[in-house]
Amino acid sequence: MRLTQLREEVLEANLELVRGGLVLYTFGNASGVDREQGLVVIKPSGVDYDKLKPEHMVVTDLEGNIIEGNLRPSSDLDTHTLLYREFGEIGAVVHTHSEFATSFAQAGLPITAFGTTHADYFHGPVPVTAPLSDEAIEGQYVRETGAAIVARFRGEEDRAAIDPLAVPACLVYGHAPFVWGRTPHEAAHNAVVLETIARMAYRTLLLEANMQQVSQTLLDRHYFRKHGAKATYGQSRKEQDL
Ligand SMILES: O=C(CO)[C@@H](O)[C@H](O)COP(=O)(O)O
Repeated sequence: MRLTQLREEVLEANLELVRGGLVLYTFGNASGVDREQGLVVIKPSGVDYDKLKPEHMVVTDLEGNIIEGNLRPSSDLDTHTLLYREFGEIGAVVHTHSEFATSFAQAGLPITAFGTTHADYFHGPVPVTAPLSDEAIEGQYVRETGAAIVARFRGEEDRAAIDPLAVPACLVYGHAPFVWGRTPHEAAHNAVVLETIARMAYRTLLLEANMQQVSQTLLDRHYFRKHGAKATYGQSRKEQDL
């Protein structure tokens, strides 16, 4: 696939997340991969969606080395590239903090297939990863997030393996969903559907909420990576000028 087309498709998938009401401000990101060239196209980090253009997309190799682009790639790049390396048949990855899917991720609950809307898209429950260890959070956190997803699908820790093509989504414990597809359009579409089936599942269940705050380590890791250790309240170091 030509890179120009992939840039446009990735931009369009990011905008679909906005249209679907899945992202707030600059939360979330979408990427696509050109398997022939071994190149990933991903949204830049912290840029308002209404300013995004195809030329703003960042191109990296499958290890996350920047090949083209002047802006920083999404802070979730290493999760995307790990999923491309490990799940050889997927063509696009989407990450959102959509409210209902994220509520399940925060509660540490998989989304049970309660009905046919779910079954139309996901051949079984949408799984949730194991919590990341403090060591993983303090280390290569973004890559470890991808590793936790892969471990869940490989059936490690005595859990059944899952085919990533049959269930194209995973909830990352205490964080949010990652969703994939063959194309950027399909991945964004799956993310919109995931949020719909999460909302339906929430309403089907009397959800037992996990009332505990995320670990201090995880709280710190997220807050400080966005704001910097000495940032003033309300200032984000992630905003980028175009
Ligand atoms: O997971 C998170 C934040 O917790 C991310 O979704 C970011 O909010 C998106 O960042 P960029 O893609 O703009 O770097």
